Amino acid sequence: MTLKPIVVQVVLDKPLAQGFDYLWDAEKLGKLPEVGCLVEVPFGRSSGVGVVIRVSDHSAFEMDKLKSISQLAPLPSLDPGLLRMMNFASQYYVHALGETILPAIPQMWKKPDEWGKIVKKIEAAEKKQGLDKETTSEGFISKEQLNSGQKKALQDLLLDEKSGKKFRAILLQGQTGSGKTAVFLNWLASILEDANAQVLILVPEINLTPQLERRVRAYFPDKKMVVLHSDVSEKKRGIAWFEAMTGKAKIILGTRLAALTPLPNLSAIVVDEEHDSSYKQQDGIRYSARDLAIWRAHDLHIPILLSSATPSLETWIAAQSSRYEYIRLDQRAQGANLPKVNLINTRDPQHQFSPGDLGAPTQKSLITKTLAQAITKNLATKKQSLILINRRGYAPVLSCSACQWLSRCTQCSTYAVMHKAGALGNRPVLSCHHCGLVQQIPRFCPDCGNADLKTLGHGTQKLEDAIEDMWPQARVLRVDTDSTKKSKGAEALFQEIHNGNVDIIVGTQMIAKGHDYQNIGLVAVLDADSRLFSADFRAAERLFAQLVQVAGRAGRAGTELEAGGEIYIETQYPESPVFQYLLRHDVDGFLAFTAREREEAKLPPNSYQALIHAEGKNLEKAIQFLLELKSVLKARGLITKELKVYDPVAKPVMRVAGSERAQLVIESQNRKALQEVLEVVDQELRQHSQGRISKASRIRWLIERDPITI
Ligand SMILES: Nc1ncnc2c1ncn2[C@@H]1O[C@H](COP(=O)(O)OP(=O)(O)OP(=O)(O)O)[C@@H](O)[C@H]1O
Ligand SMILES: [Zn+2]
Repeated sequence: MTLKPIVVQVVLDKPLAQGFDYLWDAEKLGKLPEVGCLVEVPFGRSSGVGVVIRVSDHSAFEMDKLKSISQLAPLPSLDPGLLRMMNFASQYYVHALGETILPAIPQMWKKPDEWGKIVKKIEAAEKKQGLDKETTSEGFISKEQLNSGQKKALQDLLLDEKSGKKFRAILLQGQTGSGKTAVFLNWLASILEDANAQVLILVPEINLTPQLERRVRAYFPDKKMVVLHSDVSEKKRGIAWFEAMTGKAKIILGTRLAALTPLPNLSAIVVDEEHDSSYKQQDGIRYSARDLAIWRAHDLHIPILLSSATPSLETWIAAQSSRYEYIRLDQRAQGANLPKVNLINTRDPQHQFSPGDLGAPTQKSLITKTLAQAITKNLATKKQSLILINRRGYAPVLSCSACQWLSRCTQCSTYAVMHKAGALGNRPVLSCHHCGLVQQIPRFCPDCGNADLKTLGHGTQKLEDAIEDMWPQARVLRVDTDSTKKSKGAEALFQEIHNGNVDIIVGTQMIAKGHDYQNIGLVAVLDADSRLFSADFRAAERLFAQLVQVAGRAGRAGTELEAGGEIYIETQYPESPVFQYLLRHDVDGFLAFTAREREEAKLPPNSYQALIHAEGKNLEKAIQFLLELKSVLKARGLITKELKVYDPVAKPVMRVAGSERAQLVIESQNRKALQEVLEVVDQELRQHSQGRISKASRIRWLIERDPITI
C-alpha cells in the first residue's frame, strides 16, 4: 500500500490571490505541520518563507510537479484567531492573503537559516534574566484612589466580567485629563488576574508609548510586557513578537502594527485615542487597526474598550444608538477646570500690533498682539506655553520678488519647503515633504537672475526664531519630526517639557496628542484656517478633535479654584461651527451636528466608500485606466442606484516622485454590494493584461477600503 501524499498549501508575500501547493516529506520533516506554521519553501530559483494555510491529500496541480517544503520553523503556529482575522482582512480590504499575513511577521523570522539559533538564544536569555522588574510608581492610581466618576466607570466595566467570555464593545468617552487611563488600567488588572490572559493596548503614536509604558509597568510589575512599534529595533521587535506568540508576554503595548500580533490568549483589547487617524495604515494593505481590533474582539468573544475625549463619528454614533456600551467621564480627574477658549479674529485690527507698540517685533509679527500679551502673562506665572502650527520647516515656499518663480519640487506637483541651516544639514535647503528630495537653495532666481529671494508663509522653524526674538529670556523648544530625528529623539524632548526645562514649546500636531503635561498654562493654535475649507469631508471632524486634544494639554493639574488654562485660536473665521462648538467644549454637540450633515449628504457612516488608486508615468493614462475600469463595471451592470461610481480625478497632490496619480471613488449604501463590486474590480485589474483594460498603460493600482482622506 502506498501512502497518500501530503499536500501543504502555503501563502507567500506575493501579490497572488491563491496559495501554493507543496509536498510534505514526512520522513525528513516529521509529523504533519499545523495550519499557521511558518515554513521555508523553494520558490522560483530561490526560496521564501510562507505560512501554512491548509493541509490535505490532494492538489489542483499535478502532484509530481509539486516541490517539497524545505524546513519547518521551530515556532508554535500562529493562533487560529489571528489567522481568521487575517483571512477577514484579506477579503475585506481585497488584498492577497500572503501580502496580508507576511508583512506582519518581523524580519527576524523570515530568515530560515537563523531560526534554530534565534530560538536558542532567546530561551537562554530568558533563563538568565527572568523578569526585568523595573518598578516605578509613576502614574499608579489604585482602585481606591479613583474619584467617584472613575469608580462608577470601572464598576460598569466590571459588571459583565464574571458572566463568562463574551464580546463587548465599549466607548469610554471622557474629557481630556479625566483619568481614562487609570480606569482602563484598573479594568485590565482584573482581567490579568487570570495568569494566562494576554491584553493588547493600542496607542496611535510612538511618542505616547514611553509614558504609557511606565504607567503600565507601575500597575503590573510582575507581568511580562512587550512594546511593538516601528521604532523598536528589528531584533527587539522579533523577540517581542516571539514572546507574544508563545503566550509569555501578557501585555502587548503598541501602535497599529501591534494589532496584527499573534496572541493565543488574548482576553481584552484597549484602543486608546480611538479616533486617531494613525490607526489607518497608509500603504500596502490599508487596514484600520481599530476596525480589525473590533473584528478580532467580536470573533474571540472578548471585550474591547475604545477610549477618547473626541470619539470618531462612527464610534460615537454606535455608542449613541446602543450598539456599543457607553461609559462617560465628565470631570477632570484632578479637579481642574477645562481651559478657557479664546478666538482671536485676525481680521480685527484691535488684535494686531501697531508700529509703536511696546514689545512689537521689528518685522511683521507672526502672531497677534493679543496672543503675544497672553504669552507674556503666562510666562510671568511660570507656566509653560504650547504653540501649535501644523507646518514644519522654515517657510512653505521660497519666491522671487521680481518674477513669478516659486520653489517647486522637480519631481512632485508641490512646493519645496525651505528649511533653515542646521535643520537638514549645515546649510539651508529646500526639501520636498512628499518625496523627500533635498535641493540647494539657488543664490539667484533660476528664471530671471534676481538675487532677492523671499520666503512666503511660515513653519515651525521661522516661528521658533520669531518667538526667541520676542522673548529672549524664555527657553524655547521646537518639537517636530525634524527636531526629533536629531540626536536626542522625541522622548528626550518630551522629557524636557515634563521636567520644566522649557517655557515655550513650538511644534506640530505631535505635541497635541495624549501627552499628560502637568504645567501648561496656555495653548495657541496658529494655522487652523488652512484646514477649515478642505475638500475632504472629514477635515472638520479631524480639526475639531485636534483642537480639543491640544486644548486638553492645558491646565491638567490645576485645582477647582484656578482656571484650567487658556487656549487661543487665531482665525479669520471665528464664526465657523468647529470653533463655536469648541468655545463651549461641546464635543457631543459638534458630533451631533456632523452626524446630521453626513446623514443629509449620505456620506460615511451613512454609506461605505472605497478608493481605487492608479498611478503611472502620466495622468491621462492613469485616468484612462480608471475610465476603462468604470466602463467595465457599467457593462457588467454593477452600477446601480445604490452603488455609485464617480468619475476618476487627479489626486489632490497629483504628481509625487515622478509618478502621476488619479483616483476613483466607489460609494454604496450597502456594504455587501460594495464588497462584491470590489471583488470584481480586483479580478478585472488583476487580469488587465489579458482582459478588457488595456495593458499598454503600465499602471500601478490599489484598492483602498474605508479611506479616511479623499
Ligand atoms: N483619581 C485620580 N486622582 C488623582 N489624579 C488622577 C486620578 N486619575 C487620574 N489622575 C491623573 O490625572 C491626569 C490625567 O489622567 P489621564 O492621563 O488618565 O487622563 P486621560 O483621560 O487619559 O486624558 P487625555 O484624554 O487628555 O489623554 C494624570 O496625570 C493622572 O495621573
Ligand atoms: Zn517631491
